[in-house]
Amino acid sequence: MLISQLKIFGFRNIETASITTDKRVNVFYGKNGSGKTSILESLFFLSRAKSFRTSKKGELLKDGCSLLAVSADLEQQSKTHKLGIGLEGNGTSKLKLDGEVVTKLSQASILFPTQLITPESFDVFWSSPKARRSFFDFGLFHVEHEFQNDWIAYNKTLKQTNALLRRGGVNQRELLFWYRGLVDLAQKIDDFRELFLDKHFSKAISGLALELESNERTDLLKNLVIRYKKKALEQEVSDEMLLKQIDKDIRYKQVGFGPNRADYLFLKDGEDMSSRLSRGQAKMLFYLLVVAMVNIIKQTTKKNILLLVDDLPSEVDQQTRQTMLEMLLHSQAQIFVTGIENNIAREFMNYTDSVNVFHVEHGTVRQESMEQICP
Ligand SMILES: Nc1ncnc2c1ncn2[C@@H]1O[C@H](COP(=O)(O)OP(=O)(O)OP(=O)(O)O)[C@@H](O)[C@H]1O
Repeated sequence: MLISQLKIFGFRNIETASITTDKRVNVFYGKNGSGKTSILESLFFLSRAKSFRTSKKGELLKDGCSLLAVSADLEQQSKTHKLGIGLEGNGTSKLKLDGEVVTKLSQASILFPTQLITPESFDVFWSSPKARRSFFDFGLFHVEHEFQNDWIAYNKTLKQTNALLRRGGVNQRELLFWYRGLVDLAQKIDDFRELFLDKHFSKAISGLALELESNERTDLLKNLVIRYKKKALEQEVSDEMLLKQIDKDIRYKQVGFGPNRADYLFLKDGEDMSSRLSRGQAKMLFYLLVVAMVNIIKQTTKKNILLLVDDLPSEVDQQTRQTMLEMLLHSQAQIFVTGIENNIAREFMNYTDSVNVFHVEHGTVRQESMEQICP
């Protein structure tokens, strides 16, 4: 689905905004602190019912407001759907689709998958494995429907098992029951993740490497192998082995294996390339991985993806920035991008006329015409 209208009320420093969006590129420019990221954050909140900046939803409410609302018109095959999310001061969120309350907040993300690139995203190669797992799980969530159910079940079982281990004094037989379920679900998650790399991601990056004009930036993809490094027990696990693991986990008061401890390695010619990447190369490589991910989701689900790009990197060389822009457009996603200056709009206009430009000032969003941008 494509967003054609966006309305924001009481979100961060935005009192009210109502904008008509373009199906390809939407540029929000303005000074630091003007409210650009808040616009992307409001879209992310509509899609995922959470923020990418805070776990405290209350911080999203504009100072002095007890309610916020974000709504959008979503276009799909000449039909318009209205999706909206509200948040009250007591922390309750309510999602509505065409006027009907949707009980599962994750439903919005299924309607319009949202991929995010922020200045922090590039740390994915060096930060904790959690960031790498989240990146790939996002694809799995959209591509393999069963994954979500197994993921929820696994986390529920893990939480209960960890609670038992922390409480202590639990009978080993009782723990054995929980561990059997846990091992089973952990294996399913690991299988899904390995399959996703094998069936989708590896193909997408080698396909992208062939499609793109070869240069030192896009060559980052050449011979790149992404490996899933699981932290699993053996395939055929006996009760005896489980009891040994339980013994160990009782001492550490937590489950010591499973997909929440797994990692992904980025290998080039058999070597881990993360430690060799410059900041600029990491940014470029991340853009390439995002495009591969967007392509996979689009091809397998036929859905349009919303790409939120906070602060298109300025501290990269001209060639790299140009390749990044081309990458974003190559993804065929609907793009929402922020920057300080309006030259970013002109850069996109070199490639497409399908660009809407908005000036953001003290929380006020105003659309600008082509003539204002390119007099
Ligand atoms: N709950 C809130 N109520 C009112 N204002 C807020 C709230 N939370 C944050 N702000 C303010 O909103 C403003 C906009 O922040 P935002 O991060 O969206 O700006 P930005 O344009 O992306 O800035 P930068 O270019 O520096 O990243 C900031 O001045 C911030 O202090």
